[in-house]
Amino acid sequence: MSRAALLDRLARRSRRVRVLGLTGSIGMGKTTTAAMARRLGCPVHNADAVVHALMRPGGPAVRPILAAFPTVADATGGIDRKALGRLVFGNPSQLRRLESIVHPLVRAAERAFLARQARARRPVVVLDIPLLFETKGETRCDRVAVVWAPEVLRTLRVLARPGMTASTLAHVRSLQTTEAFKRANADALIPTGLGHRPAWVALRRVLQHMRQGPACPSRRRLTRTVRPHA
Ligand SMILES: CC(C)(COP(=O)(O)OP(=O)(O)OC[C@H]1O[C@@H](n2cnc3c(N)ncnc32)[C@H](O)[C@@H]1O)[C@@H](O)C(=O)NCCC(=O)NCCS
Ligand SMILES: Nc1ncnc2c1ncn2[C@@H]1O[C@H](COP(=O)(O)OP(=O)(O)OP(=O)(O)O)[C@@H](O)[C@H]1O
Repeated sequence: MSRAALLDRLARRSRRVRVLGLTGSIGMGKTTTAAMARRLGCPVHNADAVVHALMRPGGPAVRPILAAFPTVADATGGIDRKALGRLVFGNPSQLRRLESIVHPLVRAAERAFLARQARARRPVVVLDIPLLFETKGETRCDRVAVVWAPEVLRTLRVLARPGMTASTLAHVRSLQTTEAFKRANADALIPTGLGHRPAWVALRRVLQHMRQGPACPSRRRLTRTVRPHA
């Protein structure tokens, strides 16, 4: 285990904040499920929202991104995300370059969030991270919930978005871990293809078990990949 991972785990253990990682591929229902977690009283840290804020005018990522990608300034002094996407999606080395700027800032925001929630003595919080497995973020979580819907439904959802094409979707999918990997490494699956109620029930169940603590009787049923509990 790396030093940073060890520090994360020790910090969580001492503060007793339990962390549910929420992830899933594009269009599977992370945002909708994260909104449910908030309604269930659970603070949510949204990594995507942090990335957006970092790139707004005056945001801490603007200057380093413009130094690396000088053509992606927008008219207001922020970052033109679509232009940046055109440069990095399809160009692995440029994408790595962007990630090396953005991901450390996202991690710093996440640490600040966890520290705030620990001070507020929150029992359970959610980290909504689209690329949780891709960035090995599961090591910072006590449990991981994966949102999932049948492929055909997900494709229909995503292709209904303005500007989205089948080839863009195929490319984004090729950058992300497979559904099989995500599902095999999930502690819980949140179905989003059956309407809101089943997703709500599954999420509430996970959060209830986490609030009950490490000795909760259903832990084995919940957990397919056994992880140490903080
Ligand atoms: C390149 C950017 C500006 C394009 O923004 P845009 O609004 O056009 O697209 P959006 O962010 O909605 O991404 C589209 C899809 O690509 C996926 N995606 C985004 N970044 C990555 C990545 N580094 N690796 C794999 N998939 C990615 C998203 O999860 C989403 O499903 C943006 O995706 C970005 O800043 N990416 C790098 C930061 C990052 O890794 N973010 C992921 C969450 S922390
Ligand atoms: N439980 C659910 N029941 C019915 N529809 C759902 C459910 N969850 C999500 N959806 C629908 O699926 C679509 C995609 O959901 P959402 O935006 O939450 O996905 P996402 O994983 O956050 O997408 P992205 O990866 O692009 O950010 C939306 O139209 C949403 O209304």
